Amino acid sequence: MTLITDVRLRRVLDSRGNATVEADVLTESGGFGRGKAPSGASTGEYEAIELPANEAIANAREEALPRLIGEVHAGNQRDVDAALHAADGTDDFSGIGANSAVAISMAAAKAGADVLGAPLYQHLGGTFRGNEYPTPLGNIIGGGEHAADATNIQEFLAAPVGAPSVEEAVFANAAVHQEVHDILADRDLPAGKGDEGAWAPSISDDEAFEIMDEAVETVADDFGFAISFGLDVAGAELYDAEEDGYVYDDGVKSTEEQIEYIAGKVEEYDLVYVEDPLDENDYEAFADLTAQVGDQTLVCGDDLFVTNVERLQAGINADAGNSILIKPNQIGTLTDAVDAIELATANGYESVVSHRSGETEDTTIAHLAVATDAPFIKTGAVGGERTAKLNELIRIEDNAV
Ligand SMILES: C=C(OP(=O)(O)O)C(=O)O
Ligand SMILES: [Mg+2]
Repeated sequence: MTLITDVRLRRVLDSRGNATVEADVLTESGGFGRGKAPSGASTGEYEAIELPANEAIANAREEALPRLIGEVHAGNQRDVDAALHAADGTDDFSGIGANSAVAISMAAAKAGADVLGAPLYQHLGGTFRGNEYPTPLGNIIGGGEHAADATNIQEFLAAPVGAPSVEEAVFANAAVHQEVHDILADRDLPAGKGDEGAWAPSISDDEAFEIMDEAVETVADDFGFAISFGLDVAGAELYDAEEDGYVYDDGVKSTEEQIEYIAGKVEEYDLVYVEDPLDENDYEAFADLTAQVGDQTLVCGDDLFVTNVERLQAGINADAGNSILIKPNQIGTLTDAVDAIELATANGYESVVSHRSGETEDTTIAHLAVATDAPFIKTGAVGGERTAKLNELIRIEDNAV
């Protein structure tokens, strides 16, 4: 019934106005699924390769479609993703493009769910998946590679850890976003938005810490539950090998100083989450920071692990971090992403399923987070391509998908 009978690929727009890959998968019994690839700006050195959309589409049509159509069942996700790897023939998806691969992988999963008449999260996670929902991390203030002339730290993220429901958590993050707008206005600080909808004022990182602290406290009082905050430092973007340090507007920090700086901020602001505090090649520094603050906060590897089981295993062996960011397009297929989550869970690492800075209205990551019982999902706070996922989470919680 789920035998794939057609795969159609096309170029569509992403949230930055760039071309991305959309895939439709059709099955023998009329099942249909559609997936769209997101795209990063602060990409990790070890990510799977995104090709220009036209090239990715042409290569996938030539190499992947003959291995899928009439050959593979959309309901067997591991078979779909193995066919994509075989069609690609490289270890980084540079043959057909990770963008074609992930779009097809997600479209096939949705086609499989469609045939079953089940929501995607249930197809991926099974009926015994548990009853937990992820806490959304909402990007509120940001800079780095996502906005010019703003903070050095890429993302200041609201974390409504005390929210009684996904719905309350989503609205709390939106309220923090609004509160920060009001604080910026009071301080006469004009601010546009960065790629993910976070405010991108021209302020120092220290001022952003203060504003976040004030905003989450105000909204926590209004909503009546705890709201903390966290960071995506995107350390690999700050690290300069020639300087042998982390380059901030107010000077360069050595690796030791960077560890001390982040550990100090974890203490000062009770940060619950710190992503990529250090360079993507520095397992040792990650391990040092984790030894210092890993019992009080999540130290998460994004560019460090790139959703890759080999890099995660190296991190586990080195005690580097205690959490992994999961971005399906960083590795190319849902199977690879789920393998990374399973390895993480088996070793006590928390998984944080994540969007990219360039996004679409695709909602697969909301279903993936619920299917795998991920404790957190990072998918912005406002903006159509972000609210697509947040609103889908609300619907999932409400049994309305
Ligand atoms: C979402 C992120 O940004 P990008 O998609 O640009 O890598 C991130 O770094 O976590
Ligand atoms: Mg990151």
